[in-house]
Amino acid sequence: MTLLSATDLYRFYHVGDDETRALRGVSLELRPGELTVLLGSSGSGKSTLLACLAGLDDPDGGRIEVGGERLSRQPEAHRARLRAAHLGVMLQSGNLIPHLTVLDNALVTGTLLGRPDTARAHALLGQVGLGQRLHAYPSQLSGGETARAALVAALAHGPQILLADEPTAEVDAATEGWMTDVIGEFVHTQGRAALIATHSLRLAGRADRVLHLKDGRWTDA
Ligand SMILES: Nc1ncnc2c1ncn2[C@@H]1O[C@H](COP(=O)(O)OP(=O)(O)OP(=O)(O)O)[C@@H](O)[C@H]1O
Repeated sequence: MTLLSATDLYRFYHVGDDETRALRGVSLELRPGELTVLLGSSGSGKSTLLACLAGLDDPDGGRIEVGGERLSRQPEAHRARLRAAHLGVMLQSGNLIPHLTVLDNALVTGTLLGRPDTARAHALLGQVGLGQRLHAYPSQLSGGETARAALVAALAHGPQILLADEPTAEVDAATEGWMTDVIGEFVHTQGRAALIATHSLRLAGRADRVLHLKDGRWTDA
């Protein structure tokens, strides 16, 4: 069973006369119960790939399907609907809405879907050590707390797939441990899928598969 498939993705950026080929024919499938770690040096295309798979960017070529429906080459509203229904997304920044509390951020996507799961949000926030910070605003959080709140906001509506870009960058070992446990449980206990760009050895230690990007293409290592 495939939860997400990407076939032959291309993404080019143009700045003046310069063209950057950020993705050059990338294909991949994400399956239940599989934690996939995405590695690649700076500029190899990891963030571009994750943004395309999340429907936040649109590839110039290729096709993406999520939950059996085409995500690529769709109007933004359609992509947003598919994203809310199937995906949890954690980018390098901008994951939390500043004027909402930690708890309300965790309830945003569920509310949009018409099924906010307060019990699940509370449980996840407790699991990452934010049980006492439910009513704090993002500006009042430390970097590690922000990362944990963003992970919960990505997962609280119960998506099938987590897409995360360096979720544990710049967090301490305790936070890395909490986040790794939540992600591991999401994938391996609940049978969901995750694609995570990370340099964390702890997270990589839980990976079922490691994929390497180089200059916008898969490479062996
Ligand atoms: N909006 C943009 N406009 C022009 N070029 C871009 C844009 N976004 C990314 N690029 C270029 O596309 C290539 C891939 O960038 P991307 O951010 O996907 O890499 P990355 O592997 O995520 O890097 P990092 O690990 O540093 O975050 C790089 O050469 C980058 O400079």
